[in-house]
Amino acid sequence: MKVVDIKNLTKTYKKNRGIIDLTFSIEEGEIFGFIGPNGAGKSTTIRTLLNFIYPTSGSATIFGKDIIKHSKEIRQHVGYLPSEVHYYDDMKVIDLLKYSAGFYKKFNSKRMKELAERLDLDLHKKIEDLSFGNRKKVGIVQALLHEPKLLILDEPTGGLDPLMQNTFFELLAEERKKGTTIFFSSHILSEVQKMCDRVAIIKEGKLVKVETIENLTKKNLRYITIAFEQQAEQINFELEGIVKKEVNGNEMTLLYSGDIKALLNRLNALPMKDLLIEEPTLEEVFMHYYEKGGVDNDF
Ligand SMILES: Nc1ncnc2c1ncn2[C@@H]1O[C@H](COP(=O)(O)OP(=O)(O)OP(=O)(O)O)[C@@H](O)[C@H]1O
Repeated sequence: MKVVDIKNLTKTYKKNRGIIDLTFSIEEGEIFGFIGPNGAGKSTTIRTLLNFIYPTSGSATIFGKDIIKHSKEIRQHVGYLPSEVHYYDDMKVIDLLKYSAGFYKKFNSKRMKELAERLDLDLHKKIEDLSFGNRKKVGIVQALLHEPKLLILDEPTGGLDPLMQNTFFELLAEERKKGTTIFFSSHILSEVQKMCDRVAIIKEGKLVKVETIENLTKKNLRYITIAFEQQAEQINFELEGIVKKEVNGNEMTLLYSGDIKALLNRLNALPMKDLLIEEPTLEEVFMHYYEKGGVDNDF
């Protein structure tokens, strides 16, 4: 079942493009990454899905229901963590959480306490006395408290120290086990690579590609380092499938999507000293999409 289904969604802000003609869907139980640099349109997409802003054209459903017509109903089952959390500063954490839980049919005091303990969050402090990271934790508890069927997380790890990020990822893994669907927006590739099943790449408001993490990382693309016996720039090395080539001293590095045998055959005839073939990081794959504009590349 498609938990989120977005069709030709466009949102323009007067002169600014926000998002242009986005189409993709998220299956039940998936952790789905949404990745792109600042200003790519991630928050605009999320804010449209949550009916905070209206689309200029196109449509979307969550749990099969129209995001505009049924937004109230949808929100009952969605947990949302905004990229920046703004709260009533004068309130205590516990009162704020109880107050916001009032919007949902479920309130579970035991769960609130457990989550706060896991995240090392003091429920009795005033919001105004909390650091940015601790406010983020309030947002996390708030998003998870009513055990939503869909979690929408906009740049969730900002402000959390590495230890807390781990705890947060553990919490997400537990949610996934329960069958919760998670939509995870980020500009940090490694965390998307670690957590997500599939990822949508967005650039300048447009969808570049939806791909499984597995394919994105592995699909034939290799990171190759060759050490030569002489300056690498003196070596004329062209081959179909070389996506990117850099030389530095005796070393040449390639991003290669062609046939490995063909590469080895060519290298055999060259004054090669050493060879290293590695899987590219998502970062390299991603950069490649971006540099080339992406869509038509064969991987
Ligand atoms: N309220 C607004 N009024 C005008 N333009 C806006 C508004 N909000 C966003 N934009 C524009 O829409 C585009 C997408 O912005 P958006 O905030 O969705 O990107 P993002 O991928 O979430 O980036 P970030 O990580 O920086 O939040 C940008 O060009 C931005 O300038």
